[in-house]
Amino acid sequence: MEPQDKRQQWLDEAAAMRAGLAAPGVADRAILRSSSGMEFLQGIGSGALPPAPIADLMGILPISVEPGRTVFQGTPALAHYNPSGVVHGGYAATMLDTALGCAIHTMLPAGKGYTTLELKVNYLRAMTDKTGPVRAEATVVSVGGQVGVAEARITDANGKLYAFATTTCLVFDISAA
Ligand SMILES: CC(C)(COP(=O)(O)OP(=O)(O)OC[C@H]1O[C@@H](n2cnc3c(N)ncnc32)[C@H](O)[C@@H]1OP(=O)(O)O)[C@@H](O)C(=O)NCCC(=O)NCCSC(=O)Cc1ccccc1
Repeated sequence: MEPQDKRQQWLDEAAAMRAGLAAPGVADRAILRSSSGMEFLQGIGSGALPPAPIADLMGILPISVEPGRTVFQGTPALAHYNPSGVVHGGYAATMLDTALGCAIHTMLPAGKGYTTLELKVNYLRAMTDKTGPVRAEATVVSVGGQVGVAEARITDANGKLYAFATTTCLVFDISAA
């Protein structure tokens, strides 16, 4: 497939996903607690549960969620720039933290939650408003009873690598209150 065709395919897939999402919000804690990670994330993808407000703010969409692997997409824009004239490092960090955390969530049963303890990002190439759509693809390395580790890459439709990251997440029981 030609690079411009793949870029259009990515944009079309994101538009189709966006059309099926609910309004941004935060699901009830009881739903979070009673759902496995896969059930919860599939609920967001199907429009049954709200996508996170931060994803809406940054223009980041879930593209694919499967056990141990997630893909999120965004299109860097002028709104994401730092004063130096390229996309702020927080944009990639947010995409990576999202994809990595959700990848770990896919491996968790109902009643278990997670939170990021550590995020290491290597910024390998600057993003601009000419970059076009980029995807953060995360895969789980290990999830135990207390700790989850995952790695992720951000690439564009040409396969160009922009950032590489690893995370360590804490896994814990979600309390009822
Ligand atoms: C340039 C370098 C740091 C080093 O690259 P190298 O190890 O030498 O590797 P390589 O030679 O393979 O080149 C790779 C690509 O880089 C390009 N390139 C090379 N030299 C230059 C140059 N002098 N200037 C411009 N571009 C240069 C080169 O053409 C190639 O691109 P291409 O293949 O043609 O498409 C690269 O890793 C990078 O840009 N990382 C992203 C950093 C980033 O975006 N951080 C986040 C934003 S910071 C933030 O927000 C914090 C903040 C907050 C608030 C306020 C202010 C700030």
